[in-house]
Amino acid sequence: MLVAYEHVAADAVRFLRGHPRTGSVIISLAGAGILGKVVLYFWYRHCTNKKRQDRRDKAQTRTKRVAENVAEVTNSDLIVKKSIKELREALHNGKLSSLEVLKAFQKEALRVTKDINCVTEPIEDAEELAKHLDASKEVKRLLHGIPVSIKENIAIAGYDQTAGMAVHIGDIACEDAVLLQVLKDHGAIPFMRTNIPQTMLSYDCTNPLYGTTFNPLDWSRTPGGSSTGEGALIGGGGSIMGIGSDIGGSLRIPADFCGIFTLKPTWDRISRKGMMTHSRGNLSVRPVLGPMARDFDSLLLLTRAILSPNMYELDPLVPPLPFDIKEYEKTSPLRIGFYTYDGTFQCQPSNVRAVMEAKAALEAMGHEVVHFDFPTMMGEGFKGCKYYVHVLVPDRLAKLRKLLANDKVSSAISLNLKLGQLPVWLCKAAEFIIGFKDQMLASVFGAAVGFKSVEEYIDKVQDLEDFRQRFMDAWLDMALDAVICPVFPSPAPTRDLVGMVSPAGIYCWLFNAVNYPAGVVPVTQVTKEDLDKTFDPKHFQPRNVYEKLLLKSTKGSEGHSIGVQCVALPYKEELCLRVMRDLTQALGKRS
Ligand SMILES: CCCCCCCC/C=C\CCCCCCCC(=O)NCC(=O)O
Repeated sequence: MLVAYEHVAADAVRFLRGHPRTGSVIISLAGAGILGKVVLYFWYRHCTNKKRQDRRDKAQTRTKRVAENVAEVTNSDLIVKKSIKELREALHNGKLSSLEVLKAFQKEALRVTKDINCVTEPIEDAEELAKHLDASKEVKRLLHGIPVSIKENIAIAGYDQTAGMAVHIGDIACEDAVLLQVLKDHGAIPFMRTNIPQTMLSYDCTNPLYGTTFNPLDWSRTPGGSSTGEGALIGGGGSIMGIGSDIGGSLRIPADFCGIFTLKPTWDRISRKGMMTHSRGNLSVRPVLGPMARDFDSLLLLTRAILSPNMYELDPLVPPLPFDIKEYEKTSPLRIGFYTYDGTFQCQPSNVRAVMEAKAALEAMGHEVVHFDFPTMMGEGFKGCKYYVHVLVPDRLAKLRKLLANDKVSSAISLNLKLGQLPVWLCKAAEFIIGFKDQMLASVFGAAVGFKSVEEYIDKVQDLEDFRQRFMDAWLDMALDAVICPVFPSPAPTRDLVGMVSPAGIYCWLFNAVNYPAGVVPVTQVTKEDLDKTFDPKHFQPRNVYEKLLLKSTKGSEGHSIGVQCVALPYKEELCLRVMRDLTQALGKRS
């Protein structure tokens, strides 16, 4: 092979010597080509920077306008501190107008975002909507006059959805997402757009367009992702409720890390029309939109409004299953499974305690809570990671790399993008060799290999289908109504480490992989005793690189919020909410 190249090179040199003028033309063309590429590179960079700056300027103009408009508001803290029940009463009996409530929340949201950068921009027609509601004589609806914040990837007519990527700047939506139309039909006022990590495949939130979002409870810790701005704005008190999305924990992890409530629904229970995602063509694991809220009552109200018949009229692909209030209101005792270990990551003492406290609280409410020993997942924890991530990124993130070709790439996703560029043989070798010492890390390499044929891809999706069936069988064998379990194995990691520990999202991935509704209830806070145990090798010993990194980042997490997941069978969102209601009530956390 090398000999052949040597011949070609020698022939080329001989040719150039014999034809000096042709030679100089070829060399000039090659030089011009290289120069052209360099010029183009800098030109693209300049254009992309300008595009970003123009977009930021537009967002700032919108923010400035609203800030000026609410500068005179003086009673905002009185309004934003009202419970959802009090707020609705005041709006219904006319003690507060929709415009007053909107202005109070605009002011509060702008105050919160000044510190933690969770809002990308205000939504301009919010005031018009509020004035229209105040002037109308119509019967007050479920969300009459309630401001709702919206994740940046959800279509709003006249706005672009970028996921922090320059390539999408200026892709203006012509109409609102169906979910937004449903909320507006209920009298809600979408008022702020919230920040997301670049590409949305990350549990930290930073992008070159709108910058970094911080956790309102502790600025050094990640607020979670990818519905980061929602979690941070609601957790920081700047919004009562909002809409996010989830394909691998993006509703649940920010809810857990910011101390709020959420419900990830079954795939098609809520319309996805108008949701921007790079996983749209992937039918094996699908993203969903879902509600997030500062307390249980607000979450319930928002979910009831979403699951209403006008959603099926606007999007007939959604099965016509309106909110079943009778199912939700039932009080009969349930049989609930629990676990604190899924065979992959060990949970730290604070996260184990959260589940055990939730168990005790549910038992106090009369439910039977039994250990859910799901042999399929226990034996297959690491494969579970492969099933999920492997089919989530069948193209080894090639599409995203293309879309980011002329963009600045945020640190939180660059590691995964690079992983997808390693030669397949190297990933397979790494999986094999590292597997002797650290199965979790090995499984990440195993999931990053893509597929060499369509048959292989179909086989993997089939494996996932089989896994779903085994999981369902284990659940049904134990005659469970619901399950409670950890959201994450540790408190929110610090921002410097979160990009390296994304496989710890596996406690959430499971319910994307099997497609069960899963909610989050904040249960407790990290105590000094938890930390003493966590750093005492007699109680807790990290077993792999991820557990070591998580342990490192747990230092100083005292007081941080820890939630649990409440899970029900597919399409049983009402039952899931019932468990969340009883848990919240038992913990005394109802608004
Ligand atoms: C090609 C190589 C990639 C392999 C990377 C394997 C290890 C990294 C682990 C996890 C990556 C997946 C994280 C999933 C984040 C999902 C966040 C989410 O739910 N987003 C919502 C949305 O997209 O709407």
